[in-house]
Amino acid sequence: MITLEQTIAAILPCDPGAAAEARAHQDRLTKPRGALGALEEVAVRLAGAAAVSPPPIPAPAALAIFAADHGVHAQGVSPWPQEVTQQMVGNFLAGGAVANAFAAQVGATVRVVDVGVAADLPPAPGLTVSKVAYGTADLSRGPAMTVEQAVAALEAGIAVARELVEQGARCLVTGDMGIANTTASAALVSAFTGRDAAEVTGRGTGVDDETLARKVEVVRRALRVNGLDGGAGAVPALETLAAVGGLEHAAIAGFVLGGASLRVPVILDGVIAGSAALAAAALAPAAVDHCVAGHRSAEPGHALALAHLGLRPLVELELRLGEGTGGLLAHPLVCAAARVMHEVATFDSAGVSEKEA
Ligand SMILES: Cc1cc2ncn([C@H]3O[C@H](COP(=O)(O)O)[C@@H](O)[C@H]3O)c2cc1C
Ligand SMILES: O=C(O)c1cccnc1
Repeated sequence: MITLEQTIAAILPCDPGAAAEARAHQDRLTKPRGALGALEEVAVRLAGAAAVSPPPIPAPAALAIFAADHGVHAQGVSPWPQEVTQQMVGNFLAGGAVANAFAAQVGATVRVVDVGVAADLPPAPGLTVSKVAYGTADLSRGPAMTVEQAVAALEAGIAVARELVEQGARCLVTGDMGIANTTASAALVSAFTGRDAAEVTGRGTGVDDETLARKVEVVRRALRVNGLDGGAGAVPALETLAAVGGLEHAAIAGFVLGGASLRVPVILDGVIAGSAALAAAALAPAAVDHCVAGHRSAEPGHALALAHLGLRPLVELELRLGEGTGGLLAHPLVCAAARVMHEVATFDSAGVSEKEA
């Protein structure tokens, strides 16, 4: 097995030469300079990350949905019963969730990974069981995980990334399922960015005002109880992740690191992925060079996480579902950005006149 430490050591930052070559090539293509807007930056980013221009077309894509439960559910932060996590795992495996429909639309495979569901799941094709615990402890009363559990979940995510790439995936898409995980996400965003609980906490599955107020207090208490209210970066990344993250957050962070170590682009989904990516970036800053922000979800903490990471979301549809849905929708855009670099003619090759002044 490849360890967390080995994975981090293998992550290389963007290759500036390949990025510069990609940028210069963009400017020779038969279109006005900058006409493809944010997609031009995606192409340059892919080239830098892959250390080659033009960059490989990042297809096919593989979605991994990391599922886990949360002790903080006991604080009444989600209107949904905890069993929905395991029931939705069944739904993903039966092909009945939104993530399945979107994956089919973009030609992505779907892998479901149990890293911490609070029940034993029957074996099924498409399900990987890497259970670290039957859910986390309540993050508002102490650490959600031990550091050992966080490392085990990170390494489960790394292993899934490596396996999917070995099976032919050339793009990884993050997915999550875990009732109450927007609370853990908000706590991670607050801890890693130093933003106040009220700024980063959102309505998740759609909680009412009273529950939202309770959720903000739970996040604030979680930071205080775990000694994370001393400003961003005061506590090491692994301890921070263990204290207020979920098992799926740790696994997604590992999945990001695993993809980055193999120079395979990772499309991030919503706030769960964004908060997990903050942990990955704190462990290995160069990992961000291999990430694309698929979309911006309606959760307020998501935009703040992406700003902290310096990532621009491709799709903004006010999605607030998770599962990997927003990441999947961005996959054709990321492929289109790369395809332009292979297939579009240059002014020279097509005999098109260039701008006069
Ligand atoms: C039926 C259903 C399907 C979902 N698919 C993703 N989520 C999303 O909602 C949950 C987080 O929201 P909160 O923190 O408010 O509990 C996560 O499971 C996330 O994946 C779902 C939620 C439900 C209810
Ligand atoms: O941002 C997300 O991905 C999200 C938002 C609400 C609920 N579940 C996920």
